[in-house]
Amino acid sequence: MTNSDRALSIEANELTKCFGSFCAVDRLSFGVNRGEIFGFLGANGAGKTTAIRMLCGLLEPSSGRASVAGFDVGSMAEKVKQNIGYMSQRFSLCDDLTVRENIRFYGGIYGLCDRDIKARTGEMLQRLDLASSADVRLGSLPPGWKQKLAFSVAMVHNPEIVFLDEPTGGVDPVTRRRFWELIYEAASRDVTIFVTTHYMDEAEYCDRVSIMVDGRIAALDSPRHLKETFDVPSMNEVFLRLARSTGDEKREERQ
Ligand SMILES: Nc1ncnc2c1ncn2[C@@H]1O[C@H](COP(=O)(O)OP(=O)(O)OP(=O)(O)O)[C@@H](O)[C@H]1O
Repeated sequence: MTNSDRALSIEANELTKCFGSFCAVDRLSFGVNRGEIFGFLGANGAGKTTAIRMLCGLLEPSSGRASVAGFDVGSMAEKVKQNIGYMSQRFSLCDDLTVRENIRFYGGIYGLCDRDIKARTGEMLQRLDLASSADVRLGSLPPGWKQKLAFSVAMVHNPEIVFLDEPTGGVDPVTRRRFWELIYEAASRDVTIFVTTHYMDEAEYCDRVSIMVDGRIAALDSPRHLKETFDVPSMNEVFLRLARSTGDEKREERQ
């Protein structure tokens, strides 16, 4: 089997990160299929960022292992970084550069040669309908356009998988819905999408969703099955059930 024939983009096996005696991520085991839209949810402090940092090759696991795009995150972290895209609300594009300059800049960071950058720039401007704004300073464009571009730039090097860390924070629902059309379009080209969000309507759009509670995966399934299992009408209620049950357990432990 060649690397490109793999069915799974992410395989985590007992992946763990402890800071001193505190385990922020506690033996995570799960797989993400090629071309799947996988939602990674959890309350603040549940351990999502720590897990993502390990999966992106930025933080060494304390124990366990994970492979991303076919590369081990512990021993082949550089290969992992070359084969993933990453977009977050915090780490975004440069407002002072034009649209074209942003694509060129990030193409360079992702290691593309000039010829590939030029080809990808043309494709991207056309696909995003941004050709007439190519030489406009990014700062003067509406937030929805910037977000579209940030997502495409995260995939400028054609990665197998893209990590989206709360990509739609601070934008209105219509813009968010449009952004999800881009996500579906990328997934239809077999790009794997790993997305964290605090918006429960977005959790409904994912193929499968995992919910982290206190460093562990408390539930993982399609939104439909999760709602059936918990016998509730929305992902918001699934989320509240899990968060509430651990809160209750903690209160019982303290008593
Ligand atoms: N470098 C560190 N040293 C010690 N504790 C840490 C470190 N990084 C994270 N933690 C702790 O690990 C836990 C999980 O943090 P993490 O940032 O992964 O959560 P999160 O689910 O991403 O939360 P948020 O949604 O708020 O970003 C938290 O209790 C946090 O304080």
